[in-house]
Amino acid sequence: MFIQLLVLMFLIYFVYINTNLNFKQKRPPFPITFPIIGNLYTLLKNQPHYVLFKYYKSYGEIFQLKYGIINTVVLSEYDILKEAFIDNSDVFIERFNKISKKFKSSENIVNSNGSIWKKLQLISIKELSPNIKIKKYEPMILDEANKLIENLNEQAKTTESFDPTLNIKICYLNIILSFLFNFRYYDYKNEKVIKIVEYIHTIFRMGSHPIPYDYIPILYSLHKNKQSNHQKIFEELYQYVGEEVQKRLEIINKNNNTINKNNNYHDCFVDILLLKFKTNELTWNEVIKTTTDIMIAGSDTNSLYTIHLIIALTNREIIQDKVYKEILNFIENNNQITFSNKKYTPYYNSVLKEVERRYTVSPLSQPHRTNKDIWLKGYFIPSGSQIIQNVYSCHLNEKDWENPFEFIPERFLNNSFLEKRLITFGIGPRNCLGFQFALMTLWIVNFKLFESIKFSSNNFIQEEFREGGTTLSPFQFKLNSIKR
Ligand code: HEM
Repeated sequence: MFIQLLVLMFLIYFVYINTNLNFKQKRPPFPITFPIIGNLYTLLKNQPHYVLFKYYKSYGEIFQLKYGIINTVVLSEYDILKEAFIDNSDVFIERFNKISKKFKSSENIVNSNGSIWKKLQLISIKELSPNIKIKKYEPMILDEANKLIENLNEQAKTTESFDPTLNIKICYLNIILSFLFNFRYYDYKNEKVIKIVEYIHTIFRMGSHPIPYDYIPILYSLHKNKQSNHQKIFEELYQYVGEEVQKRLEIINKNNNTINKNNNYHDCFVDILLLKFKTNELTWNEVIKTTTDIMIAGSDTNSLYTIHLIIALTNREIIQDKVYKEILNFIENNNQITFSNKKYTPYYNSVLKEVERRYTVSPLSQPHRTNKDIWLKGYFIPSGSQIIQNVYSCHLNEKDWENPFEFIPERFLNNSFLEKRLITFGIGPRNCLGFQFALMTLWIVNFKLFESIKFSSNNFIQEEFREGGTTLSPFQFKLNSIKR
């Protein structure tokens, strides 16, 4: 009798969650949903961005899912994303955190909300945003690009075809380390730097694949005593960053007399955080976790962008040659390699934009959550819903892009309307803090790369199927390179 009652209750609940009975609160369209697990059964079958692309094709720009018990709304086209994240940014600005991420959510920039996030964001944005401030890093970036080219040429000497991934990842990690601590690893074979690259790679791989206990509290309570691999890696990185921050603190203390009254003196980003720590504006944990966030967020993303660019142009020799000719022309006209001269490389710029679109490095961005009930396009979204920016579908839908799966850089030539529809770095006031730094770095490093090396391969390198996660990472591949 008890079991029959349970089955009946289950059936009633199943029907209830799969019908849209409350017309006053019309829900966005949704697929069949099961009690407790919600739609996790389909999300676990394939990489989430593919699953959400399929749902987008069936349900359109807005649909609703349940990640376990978490109400989730997926937005998949530019106009609706703009309506949410720009026109109603105060409701959509907060970060959604899975249960297992709570261990770091109150002291770091990526996961915090409210006044802590505002404080960390304001400090960071002042250093990462204005072009005039980040311009001073250009000589270091150029130097690191040359170092990468040296290492790739070395690699090419030892074997006929090779995978450039590790060298590229070290190059971009070095650029971020230089920004953060004013130091780099000149030896690309250094074990410590290789270990950090591996840790960061793992963090991004574990990123967006839904794990049931993250969305079903009862499963988490069974699991919570086990420290997750994710958490262990973060602890290692906090320790590494902590040691480097400590070294900077000693330098600052030694140079105390050179810090002027306005606390303006600094050599690198961490110095600024430490000066705020000394005046009690930041806690030690906020310093360490924010530094770690920027190290993680700013290195793997940039590397993957370059790796996708290299693969795309290795597969398309004609486009690679066209980019090279434009670069040669730029050099012959005695232009200085500085981001402010990008107006002289329109074709190369459009290739970079097409890489952003076609190979979307971060396919589902980072989830947000609503902090109030809201109506969007006639649908009701309750407060506390997880909101997913479906960047992958936004960049590959047929409404905005002709032949979206083709690589056509020309679509961006003199087309600022289309450029605005790229949301590679998220959208709205909580978008990527480092996007200007990223665009400058990518323009310089890739300029030097294609000026100095010609990439080729006997086979078409696989482009579409990539290792999933918060970022998409090409599987191991090999190419040939010739010094120009
Ligand atoms: C190709 C390179 C990059 C891509 C594709 C990328 C993408 C993103 C995306 C999609 C977000 C989430 C935005 C949102 O929640 O709406 C984000 C956040 C963030 N990114 Fe980037 N990013 C890149 C490079 C960088 C760099 C170079 C830095 C630092 C120097 C950086 C620092 C951050 C930080 C700190 C956040 C968290 C912002 C917050 O929660 O307030 N990123 N990035």
